[in-house]
Amino acid sequence: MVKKAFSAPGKALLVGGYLVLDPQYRSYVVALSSRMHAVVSQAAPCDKKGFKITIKSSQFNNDEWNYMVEGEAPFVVRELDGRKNPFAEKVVEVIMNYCQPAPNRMGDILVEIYSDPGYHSVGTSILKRNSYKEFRFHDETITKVPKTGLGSSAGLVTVLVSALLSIFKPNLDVGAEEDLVTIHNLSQVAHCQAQGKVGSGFDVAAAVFGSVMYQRFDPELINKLPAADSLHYGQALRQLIDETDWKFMHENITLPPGLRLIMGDVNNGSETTKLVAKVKTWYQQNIPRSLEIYQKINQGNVSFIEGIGKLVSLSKESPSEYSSMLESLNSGTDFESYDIFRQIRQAVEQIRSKFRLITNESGADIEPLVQTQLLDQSLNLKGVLTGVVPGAGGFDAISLIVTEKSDIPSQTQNDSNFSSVTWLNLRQQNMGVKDEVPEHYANFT
Ligand SMILES: Nc1ncnc2c1ncn2[C@@H]1O[C@H](COP(=O)(O)OP(=O)(O)O)[C@@H](O)[C@H]1O
Ligand SMILES: C[C@@](O)(CCOP(=O)(O)OP(=O)(O)O)CC(=O)O
Repeated sequence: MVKKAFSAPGKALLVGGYLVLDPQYRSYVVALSSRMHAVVSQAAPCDKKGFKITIKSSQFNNDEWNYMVEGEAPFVVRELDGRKNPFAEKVVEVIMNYCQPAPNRMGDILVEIYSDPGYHSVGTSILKRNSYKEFRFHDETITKVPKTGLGSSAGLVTVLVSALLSIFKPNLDVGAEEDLVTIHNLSQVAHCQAQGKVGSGFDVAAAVFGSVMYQRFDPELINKLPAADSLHYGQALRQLIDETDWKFMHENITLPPGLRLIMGDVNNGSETTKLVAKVKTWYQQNIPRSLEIYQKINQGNVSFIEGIGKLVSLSKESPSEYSSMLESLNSGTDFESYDIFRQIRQAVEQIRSKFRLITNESGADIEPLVQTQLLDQSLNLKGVLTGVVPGAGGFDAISLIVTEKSDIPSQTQNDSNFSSVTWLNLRQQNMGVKDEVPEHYANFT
C-alpha cells in the first residue's frame, strides 16, 4: 500500500492586518515551526459503487469523519454519522469535483491528521512521542480544545488538499511552483467555502508557500463559482484552479540572520470576525479620513518590509558591520543610533499608533491598553528589535522580533508585567508545504 505524508506551517501576520483584505495592500507573513501533518493511504479497489474517505484525528479524542463518495459529478459528499468538520468536508468536496474520479474503481482512502503542540493550549493533554515527532493528545474533541491562533484550519486544509491530491495525481511535487499554485488555489476555495466567507487568505498562502510577502487575490474569483451541486461546478472549478491567473503576490521572504521571532500567548479571547466587522463599519463611516489612516498604516507596513529587507542585504554585504549592530541590539546599548533599526521601530510605531486610534474609535480591540503596555515593556528588554500584536490584534498574543542570542523568557520570568505571558516554544520556519516520511507517524507512546 502506498503511503504519503505532508506537513504545512502555521503563521503570524506581522504587518498588514486588516489592510491585507484589500488587494492593493501588501502584508508580511512569517511561517512558523508549528506544523499540521497528514498521512494518506489508499486500500486496493474493491467492487463497490462508491468509496469512503476517512479522516482521523487521534489527538482529539479519536475524532473521525467518514465521507462517502458515490455516483458521478457534481459530487456532493456526506458524512456517514452526521459529524461536522466543515474544513475536512469542503476539502473532500472540492478535490472530488476537481479530480472527478470514477467512484466504483476507487479503494477507500484514509488520512490521519496530526498537529504540532503549538496550535492548541496544553490543558490536560498528554505528550506522546516516537524518535521523530511529538504530539499532544487531548481528551476532548477538536472543537472543545482552545486554540492559540496559529491558523489550524488553514494548515489542515492545506495538508488535506496535498494528501488527497497526491492520490489522484501520483507525481504531485510540492517542490514545484506549479503544483504549489494548484494546492494553493484548491485550498483557498475549500477554506473560504468552509468559513462561509472570503477572507484575505494570507494564512492559507503561508501554509502553502511558507514565509511570504502577500497581496491577496480578487475575492470575486471564489464568489462567482457556481454552487457545488450545480452541473457546471466541476468545469468552473477546474477553470478557476488550472486556467485562471489569480494575480496574487506570494514572494518568499525571510527574517534577517541572527534575528528570530518569538510569540507570547497572552489569553484566549478575540474573535477575528467581530473585530473585522467593527473595523469595516468604522472604515465606511469615516471615509475619507479612514482611507488616509489606512495609507499611513500602509506607509508603516512598507517601511517595515523595506527595513527588514535592508537588514537582510546588509548581513550579506557587510557581515562585520551587521554583526556589531546585532551585538549592540543584544546588549541594549546604543542600538538606536543605527538608521535601519530606527526605521523599523518607527515604522512599527506608526502602524501601532494608527491601530490604537482605530481601537478607540471603532471599539474593536486591535491594540488594547494591556497589549500596548506589554509591547512597550517588551521594547525595553535586551535584544528586542520590535513587537506587534499579530494578525487581527486583540488579547490573544504578542510577536517580538529579537536577536537569536537573547533570552526573553529568563529576562521576564520574575517580572510581574509579564505574568500573563506564556512564551510559545516555536520559531519562524520559512518552508511551506513539504513532503514528510509516512513511517515517522507511528508508535507514539
Ligand atoms: N488537528 C485537527 N484535526 C481535525 N480538524 C482540525 C484540526 N485542527 C483544526 N481543525 C478544523 O479547523 C477548525 C478550527 O478552525 P478555526 O476556528 O478557523 O481556527 P483557526 O483560527 O485555528 O484556523 C476546527 O473546528 C476543525 O474543524
Ligand atoms: C484582520 C485580518 O486581516 C487578519 C486576521 O489575522 P489572524 O492571524 O488574527 O487570523 P485568524 O487566525 O483567522 O484569527 C483578517 C484577514 O486577513 O482575513
